[in-house]
Amino acid sequence: MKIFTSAQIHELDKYTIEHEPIESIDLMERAAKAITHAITEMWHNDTPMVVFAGPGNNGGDALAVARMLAEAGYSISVYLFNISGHLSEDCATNKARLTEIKKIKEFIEVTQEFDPPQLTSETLVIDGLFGSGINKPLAGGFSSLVKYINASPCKVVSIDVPSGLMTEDNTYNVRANIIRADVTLTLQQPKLSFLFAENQMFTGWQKVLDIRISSEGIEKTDAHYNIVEERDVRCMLRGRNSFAHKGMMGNALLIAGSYGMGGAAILATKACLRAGVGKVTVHTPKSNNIIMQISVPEAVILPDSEETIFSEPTDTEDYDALGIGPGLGTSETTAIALIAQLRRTQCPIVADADAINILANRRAWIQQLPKGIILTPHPKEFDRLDGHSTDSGERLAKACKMAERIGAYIILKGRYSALCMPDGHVAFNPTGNAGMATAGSGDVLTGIITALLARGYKQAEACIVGMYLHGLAGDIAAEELGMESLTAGDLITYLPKAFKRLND
Ligand SMILES: NC(=O)C1=CN([C@@H]2O[C@H](COP(=O)(O)OP(=O)(O)OC[C@H]3O[C@@H](n4cnc5c(N)ncnc54)[C@H](O)[C@@H]3O)[C@@H](O)[C@H]2O)[C@H](O)CC1
Ligand SMILES: [K+]
Repeated sequence: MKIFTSAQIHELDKYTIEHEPIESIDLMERAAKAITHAITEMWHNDTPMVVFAGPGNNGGDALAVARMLAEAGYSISVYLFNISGHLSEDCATNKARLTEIKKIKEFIEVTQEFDPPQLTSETLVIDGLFGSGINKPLAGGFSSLVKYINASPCKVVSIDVPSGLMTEDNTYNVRANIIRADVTLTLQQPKLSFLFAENQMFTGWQKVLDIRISSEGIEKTDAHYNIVEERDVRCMLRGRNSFAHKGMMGNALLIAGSYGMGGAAILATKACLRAGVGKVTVHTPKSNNIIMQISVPEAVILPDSEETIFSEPTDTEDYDALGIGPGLGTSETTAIALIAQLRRTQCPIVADADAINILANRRAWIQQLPKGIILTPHPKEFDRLDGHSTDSGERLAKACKMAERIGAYIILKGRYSALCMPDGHVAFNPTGNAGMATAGSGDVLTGIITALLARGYKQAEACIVGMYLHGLAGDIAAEELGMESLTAGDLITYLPKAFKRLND
């Protein structure tokens, strides 16, 4: 699913109005119907409702919703904020339509002084102050109103966007002046900022309402941001030839584990095997040899000459992909071996965990990374790599720049892991759940992506399919086991079911 910017959404509105064709006011009516329907499904008509409408089209939506709810028998009080004395055309039309009906409990147009209504725990506030047209943080009277609503015990449903939240970049926003909604009913597509962890407290539960924006317009418009859909992944999946032998299914090399971190190597190796690779070899310190042989008998072990750390690069000529980093440690010797390994490796690489931490300590090496390398940092690892970011939006922008600059594929791991590609595009992964916030989850992802690379998936495909499968395995595991007790090992156990669900 494409995620458009506010400017693109505005253009797509115009395209729809011109080509469907449909009048702008009727498109608003269509949106309002969808919003009203969603509200009536969630709240019974004995719920007192207070609608706060702004001067733009978000306010226009709110006024139309107020009319529809009043007609459906709800008790509705409406406050329209018209401080500057100017309403958008469709907002003004909806004001006129609303004031024509008698069923509204009260309608107050605020032009100067505002006496706020009492908001009890029974009240539902419908927030239609500002939507995708906001261009600066809320201030003055609007910020007081937002604080008043946030401090009250009422429930809040936001139309399209919690008022005050920017649809893309909130780095310089004032967080105290953003509505904290319980539910956000957003039009056509989630907004970029909804995918960032720190904004969940503003959006609450999110529901996307289809308002039938021109599909032709959507197709024609290039989006930098996409949410991966199951059908995309199904198209990318490669089957297994009935004459396949292990030599055809990819030969993967994992360099992982240091003394005391053998578990990371085991998890990555098992995940690699479960992701369908033909053969996997694990280069690991001597101390892990027996542990590995016993835990993963299917793998070939290539012991390092050192007892406890990775100290010497391996020839990669025979391998189709390299996964490096899980539990590797960050000693000086390992760091030198890592960079030597990365320089001499010809096959596709995924570098994770300590491989990233080593690069973070030696940032000059980042420029020398082989083109096409996949890096899979979680937010803290990325901050170590590229400096502290104030929020997820800033971090994403930096990751995109780095991906373009060094020609890498960077997966910023999180609820919606974001794959930043060298061409500037970003793919967000929708699968996964909070149960996966557990040690070893990342090692499993590295193993899966390494397997897919070895099997011949191109970098972007390996990342997209890998992220999706990893999250789906977590979702199926959570369906059966619940989230609380989920471990990284469960992700490996449920990987076959994830594959099966996608292949069925
Ligand atoms: N395709 C769709 O998604 C549709 C969305 N609809 C709704 O339209 C709004 C966007 O409407 P727009 O008029 O462009 O913007 P807003 O209502 O969000 O606000 C614009 C209004 O506010 C002023 N303004 C901006 N920032 C501030 C600020 N910090 N303080 C005070 N005032 C501010 C600005 O100057 C304008 O006057 C979208 O969210 C949906 O709700 C359509 O109804 C259907 C299609
Ligand atoms: K809003």
